[in-house]
Amino acid sequence: MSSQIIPVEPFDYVVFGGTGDLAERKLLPALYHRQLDGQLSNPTRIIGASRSVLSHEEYRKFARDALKEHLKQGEYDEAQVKIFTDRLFYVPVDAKSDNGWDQLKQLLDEGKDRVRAFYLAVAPAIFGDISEKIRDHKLITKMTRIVVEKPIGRDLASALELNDTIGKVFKEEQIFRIDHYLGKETVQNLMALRFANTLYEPLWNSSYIDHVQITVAESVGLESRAGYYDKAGALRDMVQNHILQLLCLVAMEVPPSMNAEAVRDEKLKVLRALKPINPSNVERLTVRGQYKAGASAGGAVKGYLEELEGGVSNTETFVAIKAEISNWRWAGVPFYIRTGKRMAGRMSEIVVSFKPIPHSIFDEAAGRIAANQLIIRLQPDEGVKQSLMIKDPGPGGMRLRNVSLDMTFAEAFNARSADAYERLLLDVVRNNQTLFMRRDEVEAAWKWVDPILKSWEAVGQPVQAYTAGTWGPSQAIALIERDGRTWHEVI
Ligand SMILES: NC(=O)C1=CN([C@@H]2O[C@H](COP(=O)(O)OP(=O)(O)OC[C@H]3O[C@@H](n4cnc5c(N)ncnc54)[C@H](OP(=O)(O)O)[C@@H]3O)[C@@H](O)[C@H]2O)C=CC1
Ligand SMILES: O=C1O[C@H](COP(=O)(O)O)[C@@H](O)[C@H](O)[C@H]1O
Repeated sequence: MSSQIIPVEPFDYVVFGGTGDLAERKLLPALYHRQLDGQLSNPTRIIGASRSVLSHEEYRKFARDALKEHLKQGEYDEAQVKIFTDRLFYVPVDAKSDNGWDQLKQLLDEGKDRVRAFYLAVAPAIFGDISEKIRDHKLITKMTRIVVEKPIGRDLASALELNDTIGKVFKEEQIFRIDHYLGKETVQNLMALRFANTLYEPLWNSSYIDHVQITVAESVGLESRAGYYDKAGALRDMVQNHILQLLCLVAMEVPPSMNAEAVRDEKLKVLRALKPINPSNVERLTVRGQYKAGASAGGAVKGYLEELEGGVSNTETFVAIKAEISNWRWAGVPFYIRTGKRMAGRMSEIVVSFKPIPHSIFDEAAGRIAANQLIIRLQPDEGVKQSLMIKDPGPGGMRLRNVSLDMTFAEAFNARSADAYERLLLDVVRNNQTLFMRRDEVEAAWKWVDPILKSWEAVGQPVQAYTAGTWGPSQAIALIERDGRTWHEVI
């Protein structure tokens, strides 16, 4: 066990939707990893809960299969898996009826003094039903928390309604709205870079920064989520939450501390300062795209409409936006954001491009002086790169070269990078809300996104076709090139 890994106090995690895809692929493997690192103390329990009728033993088998399938080679250890599955229990419950709730209460009553977390890994349509059942069956103790998955609404009105529904049962300090991007190692590192170094903060403003790019490119297509995705689209699925959270961490003022309220207050100010996009500027500031058949690393891939099996759809699988923040620090600094499915590769990064030097003392033979860039790579190969101009070594005179100070975490620390859920699941137990979204943040994000959706409708903005396996439609390239800049595109 590494010296920084401190065990958390014993807890009971009830995973509603314990048999679902999220539990299988993410939550169970994440909790297993926390056990491997020695962070789970006895008598911690994980309780799966959903309608399927399973015994504890059958659920343990479900978990073993999930771990076999989703852990990386060498991570599945029979002895550890046995300890882990001994912590697992299962209760069949139905959010829509009283079936199973008394049994759940009986089981939970064995651990009345432990931290109790309810994870809603179910469709948002039943968040309200489950919250009410939890209250009506008296499952709330002093140490109870609830974890809510995205999507939190599909527009401002539905987000307000959902927040009200959960808020009728739980206090804001008990509600953990998860955005798994905030649990990613490099995202947290962004705060370390900005606030634990003297170097960047004095330059972190419109006097020295030319523009910022945020790219979250995925190589996957719809997978098995057509029903959800076709109603959502890239703006709701990725921008309203993950990308705006990244933008907030880049743009926020220095909070007085890492305290959850202090950090979230600063993020909220950024969201409120985003310049509105409306029908008069939406076509200039945004691009919608939809992939057509093309190729990926694995070979030929279908287009979006073919994946929908012949459906007709105007849903965007790609979006690019030129966003601006109306405050002193960022006036005139564009934040170019883009995200899409079936792009040229899986690559997420934030590029902070500094302004060029104001005057060069070197003659033409020295070559072009590139502006400095700070590249924060979220995935794959998490790390940070700072580009700098140096002199080309050797006696050939003053020739300049653009090089990178490159810190790839896997190489620098020789350590496995923890999945975002590992950190966030235990932050709930530790009662630390810093990396979770507060109600007003979610609503402020919708207040900016909603008018974009409405403007698209008002002007009838079409989706531009792009070939699967590329960087998106040509209009997205034009969006940034019109301003004399280019997307950073290194995989
Ligand atoms: N999968 C992912 O990667 C991600 C998912 N999410 C969000 O997480 C949530 C769950 O997603 P996902 O796991 O993919 O969904 P799945 O459809 O795979 O799982 C849904 C789960 O809910 C249970 N369930 C459905 N109806 C009821 C009910 N009436 N009472 C009790 N349990 C019920 C199902 O079990 P049963 O049928 O046995 O009742 C199942 O365990 C969604 O809100 C999704 O948007 C967010 C980010 C990523
Ligand atoms: O929330 C979501 O995120 C995933 C991308 O997450 P990552 O950690 O793999 O980058 C995305 O595929 C999905 O559509 C979206 O709902």
